[in-house]
Amino acid sequence: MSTSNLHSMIEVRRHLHQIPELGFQEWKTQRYLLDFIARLPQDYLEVKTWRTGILVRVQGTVGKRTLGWRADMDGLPLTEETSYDFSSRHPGQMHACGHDMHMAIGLGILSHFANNPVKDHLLFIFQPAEEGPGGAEPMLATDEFTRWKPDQLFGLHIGPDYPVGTIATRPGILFANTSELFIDLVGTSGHASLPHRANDMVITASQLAMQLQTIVSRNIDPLDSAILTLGKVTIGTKQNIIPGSARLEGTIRTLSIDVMDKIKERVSSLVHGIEIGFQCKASIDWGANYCQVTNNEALTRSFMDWAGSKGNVEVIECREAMAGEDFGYFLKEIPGFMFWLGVDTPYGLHHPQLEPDEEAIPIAIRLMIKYLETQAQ
Ligand SMILES: CC(=O)N[C@@H](CCC[C@H](N)C(=O)O)C(=O)O
Repeated sequence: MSTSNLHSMIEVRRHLHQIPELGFQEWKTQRYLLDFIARLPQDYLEVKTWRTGILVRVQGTVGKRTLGWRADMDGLPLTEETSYDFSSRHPGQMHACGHDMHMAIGLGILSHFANNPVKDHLLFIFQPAEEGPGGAEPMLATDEFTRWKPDQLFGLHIGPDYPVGTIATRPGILFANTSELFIDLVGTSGHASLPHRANDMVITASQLAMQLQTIVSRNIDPLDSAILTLGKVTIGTKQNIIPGSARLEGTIRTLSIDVMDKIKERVSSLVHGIEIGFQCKASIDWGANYCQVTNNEALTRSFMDWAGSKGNVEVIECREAMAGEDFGYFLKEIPGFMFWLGVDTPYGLHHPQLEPDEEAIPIAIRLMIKYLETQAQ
């Protein structure tokens, strides 16, 4: 791929950045990707859509195996605060997790192979709803995916903490198990001056929030990794009304299923205790659950060795991250790996000022073209 073609993928990323859409609503994004794919030489391409996702197969010249590449597509419900002149045109929605970069990189690799097929088939997966409710698991079960199921599968995630020109990964667990957490509390609303006639959910929700924070510190072995974060609490309408309902929303992260089960058991007990102690009704919804991302040991080790010597990038063996990724569902069934792509920005993922260094786009495209060419038999 020529240098100017590689850099044109930065423009593609900028376009995608302006049209972030939430999980399973990525219709404009899908349209843009399909139009881009339609402009490529079609001789070796087969394209299928599934909901807002897309599968593109590049037929191999021999086609004994299929190697896959996955990019996720959705944005986040977040108001952008970057300095970009190509910022989001969708109020309250932003590509703050780098999926715009992931798609541009996927299209760049695909463009090369649409012009230069290799022996193996290649499958490009554009997957919706990674941020929730999760597109990987249902996509895996589709007839379209089953027919083209890859023998090996790879993917990346932008890594704000790593310099451009580096990648970071590890054999084994890379990302955590996750469970969403939604707790609804129902008491009795009332006049601010008559607290004895109401059942105040501000006090109840505050107590519960504090109790939930004792689980990791007091019930989990300090040598295990676990997080329980409450990211949103919704209570009340006005300063002089005692609110009769509250909703707490959060996420649980662990590096083992046993620890996840233990935390859920403790959440259930504490919520039950709150019901009794505060004479309210409470319900728990565990939302979307993602399984951990486990990189195949042998493939990852050999990729790391190869990338360090022939891939023109510096390879860092990193620690596990407590982020979640539904790519884990693919890797449960298909050997492969995911890696962090260094994009060097002070603002982390899900931050409204996230501005990943776009020079990482051509680096990733070049790296993966070379790797897939080396692998394709
Ligand atoms: C890489 C990344 O930031 N992924 C998200 C995935 C969402 C997981 C799920 N919906 C949850 O919040 O539990 C993350 O937040 O880690």
